[in-house]
Amino acid sequence: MTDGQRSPTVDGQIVVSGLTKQYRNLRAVDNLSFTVEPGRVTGFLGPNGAGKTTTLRMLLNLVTPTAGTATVGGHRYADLTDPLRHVGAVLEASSAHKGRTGINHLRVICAAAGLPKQRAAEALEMVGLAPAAKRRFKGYSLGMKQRLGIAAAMLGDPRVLILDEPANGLDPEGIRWMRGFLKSLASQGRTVLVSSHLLSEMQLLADDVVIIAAGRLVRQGPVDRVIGSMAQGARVRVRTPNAEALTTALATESATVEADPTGPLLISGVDAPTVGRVALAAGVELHELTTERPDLERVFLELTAGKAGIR
Ligand SMILES: Nc1ncnc2c1ncn2[C@@H]1O[C@H](COP(=O)(O)OP(=O)(O)OP(=O)(O)O)[C@@H](O)[C@H]1O
Repeated sequence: MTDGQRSPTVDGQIVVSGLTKQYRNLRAVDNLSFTVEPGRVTGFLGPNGAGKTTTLRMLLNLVTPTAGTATVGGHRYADLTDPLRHVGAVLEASSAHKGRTGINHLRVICAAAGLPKQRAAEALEMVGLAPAAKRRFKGYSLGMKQRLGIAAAMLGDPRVLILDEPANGLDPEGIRWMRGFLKSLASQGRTVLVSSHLLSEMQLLADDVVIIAAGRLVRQGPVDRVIGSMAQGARVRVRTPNAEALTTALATESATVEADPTGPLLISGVDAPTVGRVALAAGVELHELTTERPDLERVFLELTAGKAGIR
């Protein structure tokens, strides 16, 4: 852009700006702004009811925003002339005519969207469903239906892929496959935006995260930076039959001791060697002494605490 008025648009970049959706009594999405970059997997996270699906549906022009905009490569989805060639979406486990085979399901979509028929077989191959191409949809497992949904999204060879809870119903092997598949799409320069509740999986999969709660942005950025931004760093996890004596002994080290309801003590402000030394000096028996680094799950729970998703 040379007019100096509009910011430049990056091909495949998703820009959500001031996006708002008001239902009768509920602001499902509230002045939400974030960007999603090409060449990266971005995890879209939030508690139940945070507004993730509503946001994705507004991006795909399935829900009309009350205010704000959502664009892909600078264009609203509704303005894309050939949307399937730009944006692939998997919003829920694929539904298809029960008696139709996987390959025929995809051929029907190709025909409707003006895409070459051979894309159906290519997309099935891409998601590892080629052996089940001629089986009827009603015999597909949930994992196979998820893969078929992804195959459908890939028919137009889109630059941008948007997935809502794609790992739902997948077994561990399926989840691992999905991780490799989405990472390889991002490494080809595509934009991958994926919502999920599986935080440990997101830590393995995502380069960036966008965390929302009660319709609002809580944090966005590279996963490492979001985790590193937490005030509280590593904690020491201790199991001991003498919790009281250890807590008293640690008070002189200005450590903070919390009792985890599941049993161990969680100690912050000191490192594990210090806890070991203090315990030894106080004659306290230890059954476990571990350094616990912050992970995405802990950061997510701290950032969204008190912002209950169910509204
Ligand atoms: N059509 C609708 N009419 C009224 N309220 C709605 C409608 N669609 C969604 N909501 C409400 O908007 C809020 C956000 O829902 P949304 O499905 O976007 O959340 P989510 O983050 O995807 O949740 P989950 O993780 O549980 O799928 C919820 O409280 C939901 O009940």
